[in-house]
Amino acid sequence: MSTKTAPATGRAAAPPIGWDEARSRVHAAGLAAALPVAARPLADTDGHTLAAPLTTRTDLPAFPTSSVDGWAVRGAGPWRVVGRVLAGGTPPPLTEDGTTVEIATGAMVPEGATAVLRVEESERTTDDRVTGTPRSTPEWRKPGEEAYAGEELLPAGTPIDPAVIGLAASCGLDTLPVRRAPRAALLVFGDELLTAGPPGAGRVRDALGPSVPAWLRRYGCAVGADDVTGPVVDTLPAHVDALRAALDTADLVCTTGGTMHGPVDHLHPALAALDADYVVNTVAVRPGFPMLVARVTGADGRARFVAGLPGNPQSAIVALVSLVAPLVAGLQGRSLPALPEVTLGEAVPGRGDFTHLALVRVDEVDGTAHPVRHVGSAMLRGLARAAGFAVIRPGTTGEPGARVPLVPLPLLAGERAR
Ligand SMILES: Nc1nc2c(c(=O)[nH]1)N[C@H]1C(S)=C(S)[C@@H](COP(=O)(O)OP(=O)(O)OC[C@H]3O[C@@H](n4cnc5c(N)ncnc54)[C@H](O)[C@@H]3O)O[C@H]1N2
Ligand code: MOO
Repeated sequence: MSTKTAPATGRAAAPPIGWDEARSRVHAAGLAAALPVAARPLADTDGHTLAAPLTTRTDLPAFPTSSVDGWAVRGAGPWRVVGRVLAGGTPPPLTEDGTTVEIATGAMVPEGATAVLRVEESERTTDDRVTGTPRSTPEWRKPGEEAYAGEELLPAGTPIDPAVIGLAASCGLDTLPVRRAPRAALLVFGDELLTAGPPGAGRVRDALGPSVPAWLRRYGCAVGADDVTGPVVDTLPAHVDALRAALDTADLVCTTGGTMHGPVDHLHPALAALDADYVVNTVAVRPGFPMLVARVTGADGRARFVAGLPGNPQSAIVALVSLVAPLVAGLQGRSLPALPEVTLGEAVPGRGDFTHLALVRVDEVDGTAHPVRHVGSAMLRGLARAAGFAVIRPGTTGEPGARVPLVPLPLLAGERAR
């Protein structure tokens, strides 16, 4: 896979590259600059990424464990009661046929036991013996039934979620080696932008300053209120200064606007001033084609990235899902996000030689994807109803019934339920 880059010259863009190649290229660049690994306490690992395989320290379960409350018996009954074992205890062996110990759920089954009899299926005789018929299926879990000591349960690169944390704890681990969340910053370009109040008279509200950080967090980035700057004054020195300052602390700086070559579009010249290399510079995708990712090498030799999101708000989100998501996955040591397939429930037009990323909602009942309305690149109304973007390949149109990839928005459960 190519990780070839080109120096930023500040001049007009090179021909766009294909959308799939762009995803692969930024992912490879991210992986090549994957963030350092550190051990973290389990409770502090949600959202990070396993930097080594998850292996269990012991067999699971680690000892023969009763799954019911009852009697651990040896041989045939009736059984004489010789003791009791609760969860947490280590019982002595049952050495004689016809003996039993009372046992609690989760307690270690004594060596020598031949069966566990459920308490509700047992009786006490007048001479204080226990009778009953143990079920034919075992009532305890054998060591190693779930996993054997040293077994690899999850590979490096696995995103850590609450289920992974619980599994790690049950394996006897106290910390996990993780790649930390990438630190992100956002620079908003555009003198025409208002940060409060209604738009009008040539001014529009900055729709990206408040929303892009929230999307970045859903991709696993750490980004706080202080990491958002803008609108940055529309001059080249102001752009260079703002980028330099943000690159001081961030692994990834996203910018919005100024990706074209208009009179006040300073992103390309600013990247040239910072000696950046393009990983991707314009992509054959609609909307959003002027998107870019550039790499800047810090004084410490470590790569930092600038993701240039086009100013049109929907195009900025197309750039996030197309380039930022794979780049962030690479930085975390994760694989390139796989794209699920959906069946188109309606026709979706193609965009000639370009890939078309078409906003769709997904029907909750039959799972089919349907285009939403209000999807101009300057609009966000369609995005707020959509589950993601259907991918219509270059030179094709999306026919009803066709299976196509879906680039999902990083939504949480229930966010598009009605
Ligand atoms: N001569 C050409 N002009 C344009 C072309 C082209 O091919 N030739 N492509 C258009 C396309 S497509 C896009 S996308 C935009 C990309 O432009 P920039 O990234 O340079 O963005 P701006 O010019 O700064 O802004 C474009 C548009 O978006 C509005 N905007 C910007 N930031 C925000 C924000 N944070 N919140 C809300 N709206 C924002 C801005 O006011 C403009 O209306 O270039 C086209 N031009
Ligand atoms: O392609 Mo631009 O990115 O539509 O608005």
